[in-house]
Amino acid sequence: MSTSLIDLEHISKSFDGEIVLDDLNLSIKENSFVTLLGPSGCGKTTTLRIIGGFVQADSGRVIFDGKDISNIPPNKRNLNTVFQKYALFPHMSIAENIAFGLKIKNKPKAYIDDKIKYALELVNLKGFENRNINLLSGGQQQRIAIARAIVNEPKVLLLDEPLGALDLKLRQDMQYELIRLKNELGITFIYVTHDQEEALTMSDTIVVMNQGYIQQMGSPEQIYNEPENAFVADFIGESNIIAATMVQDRLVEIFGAKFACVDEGFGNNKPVDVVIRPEDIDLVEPDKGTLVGRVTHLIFKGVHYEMEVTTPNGYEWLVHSTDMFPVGKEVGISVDPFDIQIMNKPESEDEEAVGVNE
Ligand SMILES: Nc1ncnc2c1ncn2[C@@H]1O[C@H](COP(=O)(O)OP(=O)(O)OP(=O)(O)O)[C@@H](O)[C@H]1O
Repeated sequence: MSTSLIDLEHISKSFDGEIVLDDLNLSIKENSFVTLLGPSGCGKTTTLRIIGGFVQADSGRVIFDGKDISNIPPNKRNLNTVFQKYALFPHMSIAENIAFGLKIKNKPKAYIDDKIKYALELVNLKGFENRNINLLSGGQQQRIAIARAIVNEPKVLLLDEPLGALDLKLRQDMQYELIRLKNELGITFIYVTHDQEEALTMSDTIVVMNQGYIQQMGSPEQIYNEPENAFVADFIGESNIIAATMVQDRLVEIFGAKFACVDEGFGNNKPVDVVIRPEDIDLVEPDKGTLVGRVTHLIFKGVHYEMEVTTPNGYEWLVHSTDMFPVGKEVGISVDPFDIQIMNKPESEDEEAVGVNE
């Protein structure tokens, strides 16, 4: 059974009077791939640095393996960090770069040589020991940075946007490599990114952050299919996010039309926000739809058509479909009850991080 390996308890941090993290609580299970995801400036890197020991929290505790490590320096924490800028030593060979940490620890030469070989094989750079760092591609340099971290046998690898500097194709290749590495090594990965797709692809658990708060934590499927608020729904993918009224259990009114849904327990005639993904809208004959609209925009996107369907109240629905409906055509909008996600309205205006169409 996986147990909690790292607990952040009531962590707060301000820089120059600006609150960056506010009473953050987070539990990370052993052997998981956890991604901190959120827009620039939301506090992801600060959270990672607090776990790594490079930044001291103003208050709260970091518990690692049941022990309070809040005041323990980074090199004594049994975790290693890989940064976006790989910071390899240009005057050293690849082997020397990887060996660096082990030499400081006075490990015997045979042990170090073995480790280098093992790490290079793991990152698919077998035989690269004596190559010149400066002649490697960006992706290869990042692999060396990862190899350098894993030879220390950390219990946790902290990765701060490690693929941020790579081009798209290489990024995608490296994503699969990292998943494989994590599975082979059996260690915990804590990964920071602002790239939603990357988070959905790689993680067991995604922690969506905004303005120093955790907005939602869950599996990629939960985050995508059951966003808890409009911010998460909007950040994690293109969505129709609409202010609506929960008429009663399993019935929601959107722009005056009643849609069957599967949610219960919101109360009767309660204002809610509704999220409907573009790929979950079925365009049908006007008399078969719950609402009627007109196609006002059409783009071919390769795997699907992207359409904008405008309803009489002026709302522009984003629709993805493999069927094409030409601009000007009147269509019915139909949504399967399981594809309508109901969310509580934010309690304060501060929490309302994205606009919701009324
Ligand atoms: N050492 C520091 N001194 C002053 N302000 C800082 C420091 N480190 C972070 N900040 C500020 O704290 C806020 C959160 O920064 P952080 O790097 O944690 O965000 P992030 O979510 O990782 O964003 P990004 O994706 O842009 O790196 C930002 O406003 C940043 O300017």
